[in-house]
Amino acid sequence: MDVGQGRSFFQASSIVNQTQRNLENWRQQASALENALGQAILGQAAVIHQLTVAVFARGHVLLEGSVGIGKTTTLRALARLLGGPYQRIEGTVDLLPADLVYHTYLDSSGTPRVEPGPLLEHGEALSVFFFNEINRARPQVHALLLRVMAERQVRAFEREYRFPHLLVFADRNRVEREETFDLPAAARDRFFMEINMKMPEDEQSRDRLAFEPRFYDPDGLVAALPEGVFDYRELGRVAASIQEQVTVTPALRKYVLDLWRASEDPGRFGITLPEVEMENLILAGASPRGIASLVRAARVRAWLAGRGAVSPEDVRTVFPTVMGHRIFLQPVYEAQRDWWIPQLLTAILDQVVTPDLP
Ligand SMILES: Nc1ncnc2c1ncn2[C@@H]1O[C@H](COP(=O)(O)OP(=O)(O)OP(=O)(O)O)[C@@H](O)[C@H]1O
Repeated sequence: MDVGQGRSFFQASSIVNQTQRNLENWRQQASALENALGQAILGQAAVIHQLTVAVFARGHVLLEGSVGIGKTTTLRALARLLGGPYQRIEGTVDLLPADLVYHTYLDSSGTPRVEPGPLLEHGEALSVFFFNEINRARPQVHALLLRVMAERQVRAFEREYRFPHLLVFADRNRVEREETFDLPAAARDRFFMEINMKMPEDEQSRDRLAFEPRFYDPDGLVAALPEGVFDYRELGRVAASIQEQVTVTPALRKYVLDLWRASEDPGRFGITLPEVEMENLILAGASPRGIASLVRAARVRAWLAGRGAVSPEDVRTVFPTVMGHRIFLQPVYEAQRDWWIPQLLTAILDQVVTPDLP
């Protein structure tokens, strides 16, 4: 036996073991983060789980929900649990791209001053950036945000600023339509997930939200959470490890590829919707980025559950939040996408044959 080769084998396998130990330690910290978030934000277990998946896939999120439902508090709590800086900006019709980067003012002696804006204020440490009511801002502002999301950097003051830990969350106001600029399809595809925050349903959460003073004071609620339960500076490393280590069986690969085809041509899988000519429904199915996001999310979900391989349930659970904003309908249907898309997603999951667990 070649002794040199034997040594390198043992070295390689000890590296694998170390990676797996790291992944298990990280998983325990991720569970602690998810649990702590659930203690502060009531009645939103499914939303919190999806958010946790997005965080550990390092995906940016479109967060939808009506006013006062706890979006800001959830994101501030998340930033605290990650131990990184948080910033929020409001979308308005007169917001300019430069407003994200710097602001100018006259100081007490009347001298003009330039200060870093919300994107730059915390430098490279920026961790959670919440863009509230993104569809109130103009397309030029969307364009800057999308570039920052994709490249995690911005050029300002004649140098590049990098944001290696950045997670962007954007809220779309769906209630008011006046003076809004809808995100174009290409922009929506840049978001890893679209998560819809609904009213808490269970009576106990509603009772606590109405009567417990702790929930009237978001500052106190967030400050009471432990800081840095999961170190935000580790997210890049853990996200890459999860994608490398969590496996996908051949049957599951075929399932994902079938789901992809079904998003483009549902009729091929015998999918029908009442009173819809299926061949005239879809304008564009999932993109390669979309389907890769589905697999990334499914791997993270498997990891969070302590499994080394993706199950069909992982894929099915993340399918609506990863795919819902990425399938584009013909104009006649697109106007009512909130009605058609959930039905289409359910029909795809019902009709495409799900593989058995190995
Ligand atoms: N599910 C929840 N769990 C805990 N607190 C909640 C929840 N929903 C709302 N709250 C409380 O309601 C208040 C408003 O929440 P928050 O400001 O986060 O809402 P929002 O969705 O960001 O509102 P807006 O869209 O108007 O900015 C806070 O005091 C927050 O603690």
